[in-house]
Amino acid sequence: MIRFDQVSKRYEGGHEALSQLSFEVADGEMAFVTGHSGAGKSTLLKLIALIERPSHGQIVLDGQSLSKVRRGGIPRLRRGIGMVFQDHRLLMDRTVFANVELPLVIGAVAPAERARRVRAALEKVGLLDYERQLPASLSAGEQQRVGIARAIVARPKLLIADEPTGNLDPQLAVEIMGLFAEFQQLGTTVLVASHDLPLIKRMKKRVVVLDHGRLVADVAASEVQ
Ligand SMILES: Nc1ncnc2c1ncn2[C@@H]1O[C@H](COP(=O)(O)OP(=O)(O)OP(=O)(O)O)[C@@H](O)[C@H]1O
Repeated sequence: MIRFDQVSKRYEGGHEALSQLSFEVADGEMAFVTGHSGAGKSTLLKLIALIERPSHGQIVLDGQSLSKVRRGGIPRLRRGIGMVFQDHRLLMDRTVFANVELPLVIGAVAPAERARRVRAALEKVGLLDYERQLPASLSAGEQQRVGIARAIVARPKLLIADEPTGNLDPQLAVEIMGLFAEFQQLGTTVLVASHDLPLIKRMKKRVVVLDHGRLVADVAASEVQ
């Protein structure tokens, strides 16, 4: 699903955020990317979503070389990727329903189908009864779950998450990571950037470790202890 081939990224005026990074994530796999602050985790995810472009190397996503995707093709590419952020980025003046519906509106899905899919997504994250509420009336964990429902509502093949549990207490963090594992079981490929090592170890999934932009370890799920 994802292949990085000797990928480097140097921000303008900055040092190298990623250096000659090569790895693959298989279809339907779930993996964590971890490492110290500034190791390059967010940069790696941004390259996948074409929020940033690599300075060198190749990224292939679901058989498509990202270097061939022009600016006009980016929205289409992003529709195939569900993205979850640390600060959920919900629209605070819209209901939970409207927030989750947004990717389907952008994707021009018919209204009746939208409603069906929004409710299915809210049900998966356990928030079916909250659809008429505004995000501000929900707890931090619930808000993050709305963000996850929004990410999966268009049934992306790939789900990427950048520190999705960064603002949550440990119990809620475990629940959120459990949700990601459930989506993997439903066939979605999942890549999560996190610096929460105890939580990562608990999940028993593959772990890719970055250090100053370099891949320094790649631990298979079966080897995580
Ligand atoms: N837009 C940018 N312009 C310049 N430098 C950047 C930019 N974004 C990130 N960097 C630098 O690239 C390096 C990698 O940053 P990145 O955000 O990918 O790391 P991270 O592992 O996600 O860190 P954190 O856990 O703190 O979010 C850092 O040195 C950072 O300062």
